[in-house]
Amino acid sequence: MSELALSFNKLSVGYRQGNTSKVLFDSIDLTLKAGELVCFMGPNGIGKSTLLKTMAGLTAPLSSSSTNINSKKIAIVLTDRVHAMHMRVRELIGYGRYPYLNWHAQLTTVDEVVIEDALKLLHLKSIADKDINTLSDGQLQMVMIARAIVQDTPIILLDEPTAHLDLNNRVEVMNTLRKLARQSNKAILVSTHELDLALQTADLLWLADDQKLLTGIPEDLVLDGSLDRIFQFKGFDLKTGKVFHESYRGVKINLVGEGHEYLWTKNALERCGYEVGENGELKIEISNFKFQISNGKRCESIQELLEAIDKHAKS
Ligand SMILES: Nc1ncnc2c1ncn2[C@@H]1O[C@H](COP(=O)(O)OP(=O)(O)OP(=O)(O)O)[C@@H](O)[C@H]1O
Repeated sequence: MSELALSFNKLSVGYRQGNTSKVLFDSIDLTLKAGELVCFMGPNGIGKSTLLKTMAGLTAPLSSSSTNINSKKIAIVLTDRVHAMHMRVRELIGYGRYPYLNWHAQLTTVDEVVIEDALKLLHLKSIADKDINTLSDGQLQMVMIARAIVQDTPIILLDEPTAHLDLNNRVEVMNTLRKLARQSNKAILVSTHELDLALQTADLLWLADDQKLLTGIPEDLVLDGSLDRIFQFKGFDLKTGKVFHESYRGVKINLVGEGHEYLWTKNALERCGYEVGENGELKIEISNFKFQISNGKRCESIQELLEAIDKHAKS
């Protein structure tokens, strides 16, 4: 059983506006456990950032009956862009060591090693001496994550850390956070809109659901319909993880093959409006990336295959 890193009881989150309150989460109980990566999902404007800030002690809760919060144990990475004059990447990351500095406020060898490790972990060594004002949004995002890592707190909260990153870096960041949670026994909470990444990396999902919080492991929340209900997916089939395609061509294709070739050919056919299934009027046999159509035509690529079927469908 993982140890509890953070807990709140009957926590209400939102903003006070004069005599009234805008309630985003109403009397929720929540816990974060050491060693777990939790992805926090919910539609825009539901209150994810506000809950993260409340957990970190940056925003006051509307009310809370109990908590074991200690903001010194929490590192938080927000989405706001940092502006600072003439600061290098290594220096900005070094600020994460601030709580550990000696009374001269100088970095020790231990601090330097921790900073070096974070630079390596997030592949930032090549830009370590760059001015942070010259970084791309994605690079800065990675630097801010590194700064949170060097704080070496048992809890890390990150607000949309993959927002500006390319596909490789998105996967890299989520995998790194997952490893960090496991290997360093940290509790890591990530708010994200990236369903595919969350489904594949999170130990637990938190779903914002009408001022409440629904939690569960990703697979259960897919199969019990919670994700569909909350996000009201249009044009996306969560159970297969694919975009819905309308088979508008009125042609059914019997596709025979296996492995990646089969999957990507099926993808192309469905994307282009063909139905793929048994008893199709046209048969396509795939072998070694060659495509034999039952009308006698042989194709060398999927593009060529699509053109040939298009011609057939129109004839
Ligand atoms: N300082 C504030 N005072 C009053 N209302 C605010 C304040 N900051 C944010 N809000 C409102 O609170 C709601 C929740 O905002 P929040 O940024 O927490 O949502 P979110 O789920 O993180 O959204 P997104 O996914 O778009 O980032 C929004 O309606 C927002 O306009």
